[in-house]
Amino acid sequence: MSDAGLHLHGVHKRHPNGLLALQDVTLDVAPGEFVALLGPSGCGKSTVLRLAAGLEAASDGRVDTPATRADPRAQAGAAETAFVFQEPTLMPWACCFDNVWLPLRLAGRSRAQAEPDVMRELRAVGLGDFAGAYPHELSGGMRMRASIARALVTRPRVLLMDEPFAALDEFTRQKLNADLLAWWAAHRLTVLFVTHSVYEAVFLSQRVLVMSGRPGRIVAEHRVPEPAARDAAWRNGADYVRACAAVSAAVEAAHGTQEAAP
Ligand SMILES: Nc1ncnc2c1ncn2[C@@H]1O[C@H](COP(=O)(O)OP(=O)(O)OP(=O)(O)O)[C@@H](O)[C@H]1O
Repeated sequence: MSDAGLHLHGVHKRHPNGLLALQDVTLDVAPGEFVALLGPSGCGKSTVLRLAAGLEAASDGRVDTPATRADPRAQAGAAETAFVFQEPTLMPWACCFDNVWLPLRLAGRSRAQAEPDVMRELRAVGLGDFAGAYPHELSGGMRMRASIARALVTRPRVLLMDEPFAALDEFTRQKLNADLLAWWAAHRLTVLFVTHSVYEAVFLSQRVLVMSGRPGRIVAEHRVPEPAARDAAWRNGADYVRACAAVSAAVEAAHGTQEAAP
């Protein structure tokens, strides 16, 4: 099986209007690694995800990911790479089941053929009893869960997440953070997670990459000490506090600003 890692080397991205979004970005995410990408609005974080997903091409440099490679599994119809956006982007006219079925339907699987996989994923995100519910009948956190189920239903090896929990309240966000870590551990996914939050980045990831303002560059990297478990005890422990302080200092050095305390 090919490498499920993400590799960008010397990547520049200039938009057709002349705007230089990324300058000389080099990053590697190892297969199964969880990396957070942190930076101010407009620095090019989403652009990095779009390049990794093969949705856009680099102007210069090399992008080597499962989505940009001719991969035997991709050719066989399995989606290697899943993308989760800040907005759940569900079809409002379709129930939860049909929303999660969509990627399998596009791959040619009937409702009956897809049912075991769709229900497995709905149950995994805690929506087993809501298969027939429509998006307007769900809370914001439940809509995000449905969106994550849709991303995971093809059993991708790479998960690209663009501030997926930014619009949620703090309680829902913490619950989904914990669930995401459980899904990551269960599926050994390679995750690149974009966030504005130092605290979320440190809680979730093994490594935090800090980007400069536009044109975006990677200006700092912080390896997070591996806790026994990423739980409430970790969130309140000295290692977590120290790691947040170190990453905040890197952000401040890069941008001259510091995030407010959680
Ligand atoms: N198609 C495009 N044409 C021109 N400029 C673009 C295009 N897409 C993005 N940009 C610009 O490129 C820069 C990087 O955009 P990007 O969306 O990657 O930033 P971001 O760090 O994800 O921002 P945010 O945190 O606000 O979502 C921004 O200045 C944006 O305005």
